[in-house]
Amino acid sequence: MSKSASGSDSGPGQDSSAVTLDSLRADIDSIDSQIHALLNRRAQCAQQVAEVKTREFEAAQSFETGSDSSSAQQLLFYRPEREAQVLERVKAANTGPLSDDTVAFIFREIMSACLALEKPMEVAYLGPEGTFTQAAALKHFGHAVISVPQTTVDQVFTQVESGQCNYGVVPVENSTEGMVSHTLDAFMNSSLQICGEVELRVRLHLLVAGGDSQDIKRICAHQQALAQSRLWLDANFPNVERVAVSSNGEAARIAAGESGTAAIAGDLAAQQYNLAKVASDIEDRPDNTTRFLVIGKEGVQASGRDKTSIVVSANNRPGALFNLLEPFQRANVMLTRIDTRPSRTETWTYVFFIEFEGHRDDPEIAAILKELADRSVMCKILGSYPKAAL
Ligand SMILES: O=C(O)C(=O)C[C@]1(C(=O)O)C=C[C@@H](O)C=C1
Repeated sequence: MSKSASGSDSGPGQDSSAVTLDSLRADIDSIDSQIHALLNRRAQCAQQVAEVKTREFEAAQSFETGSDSSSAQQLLFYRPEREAQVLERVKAANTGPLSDDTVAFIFREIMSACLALEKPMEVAYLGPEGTFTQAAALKHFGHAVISVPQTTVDQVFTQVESGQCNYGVVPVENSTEGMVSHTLDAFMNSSLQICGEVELRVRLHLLVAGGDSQDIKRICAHQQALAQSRLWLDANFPNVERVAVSSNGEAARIAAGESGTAAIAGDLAAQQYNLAKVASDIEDRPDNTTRFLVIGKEGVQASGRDKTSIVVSANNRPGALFNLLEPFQRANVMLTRIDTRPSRTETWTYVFFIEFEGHRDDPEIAAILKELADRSVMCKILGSYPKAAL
């Protein structure tokens, strides 16, 4: 058997009755030194990557003399397609005992720290602090990002459009409650692109600042959280007043300042406002998941495991929807969602939000998109982006 990292014979994989706590800790110290040195080597590589990107960007700019600067390309440090590939690669290469998800989370944070050395990213999210949208932003970008709360979905869009923030994160769909229609509507009037998606298992808890469950006189939560835990509330607090507020984070903030008021919110809000859990995981459906979209100004290159979202409207004729979907069926492209919204331009006309597997630059997807443009009244590509890797 080979020697352990410290050079002693008492490393991982040895007969545990023969090793001592001291020798194992010596191994861990030695391994930590190696990890530490490698992390800093990786960080130096990322700094060099930033220099190369800047050099290449400046060379391209000087080549395009006379181009309109407002339409010019941005210098992009954040590369979602590369991050998705790194996360997929470490998961595929993982041999344990750490789980695939655990190694992916660790590498998520490593890349987050490396990206912050290249350029600190500011990410707008639907606040206040402690919302699931903030949790989604941190899950996607890691904790080295600067997360900036906004009061509405529209404000998240505006912050990114104006360049105040580099990216934004907005909720788009919940497995229990369906689409977040406001977010879909915001896309209709925006030139922003979808750069990524985040899925978050939403665990809801009943939280209080102090006291016990007997003292609870009212329960505050976002209306979606109230709906997602309705059966549990009916069974456990049937006579307690339920108050819908603007977000779970806001509910937690109120509960932190009022005795007798409880909040329904997640772990991040509980930590942020120092609340105690009266009951954990009170959501009625154990698979309660919310999907969020990452929005930015620039498109994302293909990662090899991508999705595309479009919004399309057809003539109000029999077979119009079939006509739009037929090219997907012919090319055997998997649809992952289809949703209908009123068009808002004419009564009883509709637009369809369609999501499917593949990237707009893939030849077969490009051919479908061209066909859709010919068959529809309007076809807007909201973005091609890597499938959620975490
Ligand atoms: O490969 C790059 O383009 C990098 O900037 C390096 C790196 C990384 O740490 O791996 C960091 C940020 C990018 O979003 C993608 C990857």
